[in-house]
Amino acid sequence: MTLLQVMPDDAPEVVLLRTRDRAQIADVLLDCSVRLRSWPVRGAVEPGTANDALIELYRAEVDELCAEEGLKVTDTVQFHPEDTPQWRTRAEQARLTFLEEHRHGEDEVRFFAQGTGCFYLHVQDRVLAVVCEAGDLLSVPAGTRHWFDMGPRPDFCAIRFFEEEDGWVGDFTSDPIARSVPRLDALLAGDR
Ligand SMILES: CSCCC(=O)/C(O)=C/O
Ligand SMILES: [Fe+2]
Ligand code: NI
Repeated sequence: MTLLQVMPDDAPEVVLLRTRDRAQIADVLLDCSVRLRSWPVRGAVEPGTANDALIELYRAEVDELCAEEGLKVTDTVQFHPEDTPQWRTRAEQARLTFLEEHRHGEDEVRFFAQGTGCFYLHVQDRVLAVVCEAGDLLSVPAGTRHWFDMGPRPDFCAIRFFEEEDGWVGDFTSDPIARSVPRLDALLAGDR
């Protein structure tokens, strides 16, 4: 289930809010101009599924969203865990790519078709950690400071939407904040 945990940016060990109530999560995010919507999930994405085939599964929703919001480019990010050293190295490198605070010149729009990943949104003096699950469509406004953790064993398939070919390029803030905020595995361990 989707999870939201809110922390002060200067004391991330303090939990201001932790909820799995979807309506509450959507409301809190909307106060920050972040939209959380749901799409129906169209079954398991098997390892080896081509990127085009994944997008095709959600063709109706993808086309509608692109037409409504002026999004022109789509791609996918897929991680299906494997127990090989090569896979673990690739996963570690991919995880590091998104683990530093950055912002984009356009909205960050991501749909989770499968698995789990956490977006950390740094809005004013708080960090909102949004653990996304299959069916979640998250839209983060351009300019929002954020980072993403796919966890130590990445297992997710996401569709990404862009206005421009280079919409994914990040402007890194060089704020080390991401290093002091609980990562995805620690956030989920809070359930135990
Ligand atoms: C969930 S897709 C991978 C993360 C990503 O695309 C991004 O831009 C993180 O900031
Ligand atoms: Fe991003
Ligand atoms: Ni980003």
